[in-house]
Amino acid sequence: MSSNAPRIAIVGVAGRMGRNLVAAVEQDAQAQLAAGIVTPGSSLKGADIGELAGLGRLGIPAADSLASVADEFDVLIDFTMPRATLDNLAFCAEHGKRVVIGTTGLSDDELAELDGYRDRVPFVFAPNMSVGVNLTLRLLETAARALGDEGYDIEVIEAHHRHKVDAPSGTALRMGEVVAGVLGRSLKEHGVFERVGQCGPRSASEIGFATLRAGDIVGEHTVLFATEGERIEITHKASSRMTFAKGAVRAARWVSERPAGRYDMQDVLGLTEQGG
Ligand SMILES: NC(=O)C1=CN([C@@H]2O[C@H](COP(=O)(O)OP(=O)(O)OC[C@H]3O[C@@H](n4cnc5c(N)ncnc54)[C@H](OP(=O)(O)O)[C@@H]3O)[C@@H](O)[C@H]2O)C=CC1
Ligand SMILES: O=C(O)C1=N[C@H](C(=O)O)C[C@H](O)C1
Repeated sequence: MSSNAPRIAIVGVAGRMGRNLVAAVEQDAQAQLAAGIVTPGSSLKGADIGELAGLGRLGIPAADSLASVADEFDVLIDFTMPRATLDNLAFCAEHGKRVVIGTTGLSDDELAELDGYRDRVPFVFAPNMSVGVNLTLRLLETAARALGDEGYDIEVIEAHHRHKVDAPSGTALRMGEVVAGVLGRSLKEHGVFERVGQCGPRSASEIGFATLRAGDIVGEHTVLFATEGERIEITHKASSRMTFAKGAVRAARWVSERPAGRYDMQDVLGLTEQGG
């Protein structure tokens, strides 16, 4: 392991992403697994986080508060729930830590609260940490620029596992925002999140969202550009959560050397400098 490998703590370590994050940090020679945190009061407190992840014993017992491991880590990776994430960000701002946030489903108020930390703590916040989705966001900009004003209807379709609690997915919303941004539209005005009953024909400028929840689907997103005579579908399909986990560890290494600021996965991957 490299001597300057950041020490990483994972909150929500017993969750679907938490277990994959343990594996991803363990696989990365330039990152050091330092701590894992479960929900306060959880019966999993004290369980070995390697065993929780199915990797065998690592000798790191799960803590149930950030305060109890405050001296043990440099970067926190957080894929939990909005309120927990914001509380953890406040803790990290106070204690000079860096943070990678994958949590989705934040309300407008919660997003504003999160943004309030941009001058106080270095953090990466992205609804999807996979390289493929972040490249797809760039492809969507190109497609929207070419097609958006040419009579193509735009719809975003996403599918996830039965346990997912927020909808549409953070990735679907980001895809919609990217397309809307290129076209000078906003999701507040043009996003259509429900069609039921006599809802009338679609308007030319709306951006529709459709959500599927079923079985063990890891995460699938399609943006559809359709007009009379043809349609284009830009699709990303994740088949393993390790793609998100590896991206998050890459983001943790990257943010460990950055000044205070709110960063996106596009910054981590160097996709922002390529211009529009
Ligand atoms: N950005 C990205 O690339 C990706 C983002 N996500 C997002 O990550 C989030 C988590 O997804 P997923 O792993 O599937 O969900 P899970 O429900 O499997 O995991 C969430 C974990 O967070 C724990 N948790 C909740 N509150 C706290 C707290 N206060 N302190 C410590 N732990 C807490 C939960 O514990 P308990 O069960 O005890 O409540 C649970 O173990 C979602 O918002 C999802 O959309 C998911 C995949 C990729
Ligand atoms: O909850 C999930 O599982 C996922 N959530 C993220 C989202 O909401 O976009 C990313 C990924 O698609 C998996």
